[in-house]
Amino acid sequence: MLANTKNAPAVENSPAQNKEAVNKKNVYKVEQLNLWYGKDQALINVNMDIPENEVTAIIGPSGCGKSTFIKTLNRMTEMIPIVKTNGSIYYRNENIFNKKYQVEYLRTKVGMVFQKPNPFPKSIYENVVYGPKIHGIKDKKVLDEVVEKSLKGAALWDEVKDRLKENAMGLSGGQQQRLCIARCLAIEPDVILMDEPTSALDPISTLKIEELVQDLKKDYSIVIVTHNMQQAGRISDKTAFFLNGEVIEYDDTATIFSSPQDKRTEDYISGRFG
Ligand SMILES: Nc1ncnc2c1ncn2[C@@H]1O[C@H](COP(=O)(O)OP(=O)(O)OP(=O)(O)O)[C@@H](O)[C@H]1O
Repeated sequence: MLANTKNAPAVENSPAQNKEAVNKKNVYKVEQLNLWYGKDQALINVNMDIPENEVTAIIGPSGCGKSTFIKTLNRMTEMIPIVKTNGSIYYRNENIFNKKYQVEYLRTKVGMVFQKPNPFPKSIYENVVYGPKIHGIKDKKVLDEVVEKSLKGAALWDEVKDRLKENAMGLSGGQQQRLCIARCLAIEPDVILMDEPTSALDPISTLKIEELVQDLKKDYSIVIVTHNMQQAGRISDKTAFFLNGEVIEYDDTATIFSSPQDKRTEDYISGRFG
């Protein structure tokens, strides 16, 4: 058992502890996934079921493969020419590595939010309608509704509803990140991947995003990479600890932080390395 170490988050109120023991569906099933950048193997035999309508946190030291892993979930890694993968990733029971699988479809179902807010240098309104417009929606009334719904979903509507035509670059960093979440919600995804979404933000903006993530899991399944173990403890239901490309331990967040099975997990979460 872990003592109260300085880096181990408090998990008394972890959602996993209050959750009813129900058999949740899995949105992803990852089986024996290996990935190489050229000759260097970055993911080694990863097996993981990712539950629906929960927050799954990916933690581990720098370079252990966290970003690489979540980028495989929407096949973003294949955009890098030297990448080779084997194994399977089933999204809603279909192997996304299957030759006939439509990656465009996957990207409409799986949205992604990056570490640094990356709004387009366009108006707030145009940022949100970007995806829907690409998918052929032209009706102004429909687009207006998408904008309101998405910005409300990202807890940004009240702050920007009177300045939708203003350039998004004028928003604060935290607002820009919520705008990127709104842009992601506008395509009505099923899953949201978040790669360290708060690491560039101040504590108050971080708290807002954390609250938002908790709220969003009612409607979406969320996978979040975080360096911040307190954050993983506060907002996730499940946590996977990666080390050198391998999943060392994957369990309910409360278990990972209170009684990890593997000494390496315990050492990491108690701040002994990483
Ligand atoms: N485009 C790339 N080309 C070659 N190697 C890469 C590339 N991207 C990542 N890697 C390597 O793959 C390994 C895993 O990197 P990855 O970015 O997935 O780790 P991470 O856990 O997300 O790290 P961090 O916490 O620092 O963001 C590292 O050794 C990294 O150098």
